[in-house]
Amino acid sequence: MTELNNQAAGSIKQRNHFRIKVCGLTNTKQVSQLNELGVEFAGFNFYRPSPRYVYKSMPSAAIKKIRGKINKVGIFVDEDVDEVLRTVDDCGLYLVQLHGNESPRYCEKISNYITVIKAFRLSNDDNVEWKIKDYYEAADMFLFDTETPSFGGSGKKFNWQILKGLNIQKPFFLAGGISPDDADEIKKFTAHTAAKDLFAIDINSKFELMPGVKDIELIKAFKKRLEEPLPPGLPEENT
Ligand SMILES: O=C(O)c1ccccc1NCC(=O)[C@H](O)[C@H](O)COP(=O)(O)O
Repeated sequence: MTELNNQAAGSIKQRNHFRIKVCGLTNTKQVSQLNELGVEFAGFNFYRPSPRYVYKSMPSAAIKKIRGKINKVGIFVDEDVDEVLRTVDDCGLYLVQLHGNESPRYCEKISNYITVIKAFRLSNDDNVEWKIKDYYEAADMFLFDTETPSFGGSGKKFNWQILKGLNIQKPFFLAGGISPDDADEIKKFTAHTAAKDLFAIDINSKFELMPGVKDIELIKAFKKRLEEPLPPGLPEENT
């Protein structure tokens, strides 16, 4: 795995800090605002049908020029391998997130060059262990999102219950319809077995003014809320 900016070792639970990935950015100013806020990951979407398709408003040179501690993640859906690697070079990406139905072999090809986050889109009755079992060698990190026809960015949650008791043994991003109101649920999630591998929280459409345009103040407030202890009366959960 390539070296990431700003990443101390350890799970969220050990460090009592929630890394955040903001996905679907489409302008430079917002990326630098998030960098200033201490957000660790900026997601750029290279899937043409997405309403957050980054090349509509930012050319590769603008993405490449972005500086700061924020890690640039490219989101791809069943894209040609050479095209992914060309985009990585053109835009100076640090990680790629494979959000389609990419095979382990496909992920391996990309992970020879760059850190790979393999996204799994989950339905409420999915057997997660079965879905991920062939990807341990092929991907550096996992991301758990909600199954929808649009592949991602749906604003829909999956049932976190299917994850809570699992020993994932791979750093993962938690995604899918996470909203400003979810801060306490996320903190409660950290009491469960799976949380030892929870690496970062992925936020997107629930923090938007319109597709691709984020509400920075809302993100700021959410980040602050995540750092605060659970209010009294909200029991810590356990698996
Ligand atoms: O955001 C999109 O438009 C998108 C489209 C196709 C594939 C992936 C996409 N986004 C990937 C992400 O990492 C999103 O943050 C994730 O799907 C969660 O989005 P949301 O449910 O809106 O919080």
